[in-house]
Amino acid sequence: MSFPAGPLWLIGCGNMGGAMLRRWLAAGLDPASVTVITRSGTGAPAGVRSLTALPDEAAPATLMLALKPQQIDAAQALLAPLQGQPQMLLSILAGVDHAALSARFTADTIVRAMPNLPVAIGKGVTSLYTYTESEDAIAAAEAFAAPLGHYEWIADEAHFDAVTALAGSGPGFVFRFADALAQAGAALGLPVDQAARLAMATLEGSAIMAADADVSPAVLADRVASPGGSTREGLNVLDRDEALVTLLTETLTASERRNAEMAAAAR
Ligand SMILES: NC(=O)C1=CN([C@@H]2O[C@H](COP(=O)(O)OP(=O)(O)OC[C@H]3O[C@@H](n4cnc5c(N)ncnc54)[C@H](O)[C@@H]3O)[C@@H](O)[C@H]2O)C=CC1
Ligand SMILES: O=C(O)[C@@H]1CCC=N1
Repeated sequence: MSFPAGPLWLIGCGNMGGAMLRRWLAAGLDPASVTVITRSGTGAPAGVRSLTALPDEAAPATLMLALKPQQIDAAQALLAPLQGQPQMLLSILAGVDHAALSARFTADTIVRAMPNLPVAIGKGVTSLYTYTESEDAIAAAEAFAAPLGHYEWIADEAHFDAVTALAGSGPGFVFRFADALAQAGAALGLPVDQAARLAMATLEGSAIMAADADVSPAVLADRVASPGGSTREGLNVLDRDEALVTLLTETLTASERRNAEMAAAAR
């Protein structure tokens, strides 16, 4: 799948926008077709035009908003003098909904995308949402999503904040789990660096195995737990009163709530 023709401008290019852009460049996107506009003028990969103000040029084919939801007013002011409108406005702003984007920006098609940080290695998850039924616009959005890893269209925008909590923020929670597993090993007396190495390698192998398995992670967990053995004793701690499920439900609920707050602030 090739990238849509025409220029791509990014407004903001920090942790997430930068990870996406670097992956696109690695997948063959022509750096000469890309312009990054940031307040600081930093963060753009080599070979990409980097500006601190809007160029005196016609609107690009694709305009991506990659700054923070709290910076949406600044983005709107920056883009006010835009000449014409982009074919696609791609927004990765957490929370900010399609209606708020349409009220502030004009484009042939607006697409919300919620990526996560592993897009940097082509193993990300990108959730997509749009009002459009144009097959060309959908194909254009998918052409940008495909090199990033797994992508899915979300049918109901009401689910987007939950999707953002699960998959957008998810790597943060998984990284925290990896750290906690290592800390727990160190608490049992293992050298700190060894515990960190073993935890990371265990997570990597388990994630790859679970992703490729034809049974659920719950079944795999039971396969690790030999009857009467030590894994079951550990799982009993995680399962008691659904402790882990309760903790993660609270975690996602807090993130989802914050996405809704950021959405409200952007309206
Ligand atoms: N970090 C992550 O894992 C994920 C982030 N997102 C979304 O990505 C967006 C960016 O987040 P991060 O990359 O983490 O933030 P960041 O702070 O790393 O990057 C923000 C970027 O916006 C630029 N910027 C700030 N004010 C500006 C202005 N007035 N005009 C132009 N550029 C400006 C900064 O220079 C920087 O390049 C957010 O909307 C967030 O919701 C979505 C999914 C995952
Ligand atoms: O923390 C945030 O607000 C963004 C949304 C998903 C991941 N990072």
